[in-house]
Amino acid sequence: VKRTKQHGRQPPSPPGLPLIGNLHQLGILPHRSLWELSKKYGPVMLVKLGRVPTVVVSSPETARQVLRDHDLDCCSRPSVEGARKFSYNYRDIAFSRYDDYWKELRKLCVRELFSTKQVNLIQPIKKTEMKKLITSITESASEETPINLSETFLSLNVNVVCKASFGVSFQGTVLNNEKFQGLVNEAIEMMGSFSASDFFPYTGWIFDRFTGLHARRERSMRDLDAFYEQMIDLHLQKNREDRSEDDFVDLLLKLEKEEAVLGYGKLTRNHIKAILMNILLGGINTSAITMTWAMAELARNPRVMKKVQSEIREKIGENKKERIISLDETYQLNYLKMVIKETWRLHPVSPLLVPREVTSEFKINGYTIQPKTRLHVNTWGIGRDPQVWKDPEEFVPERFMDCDIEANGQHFELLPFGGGRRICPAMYMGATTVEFGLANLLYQFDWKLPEGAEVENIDMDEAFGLTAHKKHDLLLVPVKPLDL
Ligand code: HEM
Repeated sequence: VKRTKQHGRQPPSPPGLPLIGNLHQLGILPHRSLWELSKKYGPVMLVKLGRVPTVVVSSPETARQVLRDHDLDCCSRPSVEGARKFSYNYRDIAFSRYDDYWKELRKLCVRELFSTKQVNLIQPIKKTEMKKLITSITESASEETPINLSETFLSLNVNVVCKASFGVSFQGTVLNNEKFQGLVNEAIEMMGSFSASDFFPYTGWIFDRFTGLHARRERSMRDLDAFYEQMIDLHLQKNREDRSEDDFVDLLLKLEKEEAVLGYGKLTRNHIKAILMNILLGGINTSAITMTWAMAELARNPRVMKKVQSEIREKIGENKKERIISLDETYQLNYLKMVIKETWRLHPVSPLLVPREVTSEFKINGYTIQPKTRLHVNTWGIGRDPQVWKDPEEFVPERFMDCDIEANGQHFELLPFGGGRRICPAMYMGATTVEFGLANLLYQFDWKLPEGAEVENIDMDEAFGLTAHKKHDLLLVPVKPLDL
């Protein structure tokens, strides 16, 4: 262990190479490589990513020290090239530094968009979209054709988020569904991709141009920007007949017009677009990814699939043609909630959480953490640690039966929404979207594998970006049960 008078005791580090440090050890799925390294170097590990010192914590105890005990010392965000572009220069919530602007903006969004009251207000929209989806799946069921569930969940959430937050119907904008899905996936990959510019501040941009990353980012950003512009134009048009009440975009535009001050300055059009970017990318994909992983695990574990469906059908009762389970009814679905927690344990949407930046020195397990250090919590590793979980690779929702672990940031064994001041502000919105969506689709349909596919062969490959989604689309065949 290195010790210098000035810096105290530094966390253990795997040996690195000159200049690139440990960058070559990250691989294509950094959360997995870092988890392997932490088995050797411990739950507080210092890696050098190019020139950037990065601490990775990988146990519930060290995550508690970061997210609870020293939250205030490390709840800022680093400047990250991918995020800079997509956040209109860090003007959003997710990548903004820890400052008054972030505090005020987050408060505004929680009040106007993420609160329980607001979430309950959008239930009718969710119900309508779910009804449409069930009708379309019923058609596929009668023809026994497989459905691409990854796409289905994404477009369900796109429709809900666009209507609920932006007050517009997604159809009829510059983007069609197919293009949109590609765009969202691309943007998320770009935001998360470890970019050379981040690790080699003066020369990295050369690599990024060479690898094409720069051009991909520019393209993706241009398309999203056009989408926001169009949406804002729609809101600015007078005499719109399709809406009676102001929505969140109207509220932001009103604040812009009034030259409202948030933290350090006036709210501008770029601030608005950055906020919309968070809602769009944060709001749609996260829940869709969780739902896709849950269905993939259920398809792989027929025992659990059967049990969760029995619970839903017994508790909700008879299915009168296309009856939608409401959010109020999902509170009684305890086993479903365990299935979702188990999905988050094995497939956290953001396996390394969003990177934090240390602003004042503190200690974890006696090791000194310096200001400007980048910090990751490896929630993926924590979820698979045999010291925390029995048979960690097995999908067993019952493990949550007699334990009080909740996914609310208070229990450091399970952190799908992160924790501390930066915890996902839309936790309730995200969790209810997942519960509502899965409850209804499992109630209405049985799901079987496409012809020729075997349970043992369902692939569970991950693709890494800022989020870890299922790499290959999930295809399942819906079956309308006879007794429903
Ligand atoms: C199942 C659904 C969701 C999951 C699993 C999830 C997960 C997360 C995670 C892990 C973080 C980072 C926390 C940290 O750094 O400690 C986060 C932050 C964030 N999420 Fe979510 N999220 C979900 C739904 C949503 C939704 C629906 C929205 C918006 C409509 C949203 C907006 C945000 C924003 C704005 C942040 C940044 C917070 C900050 O830095 O202050 N999320 N989310």
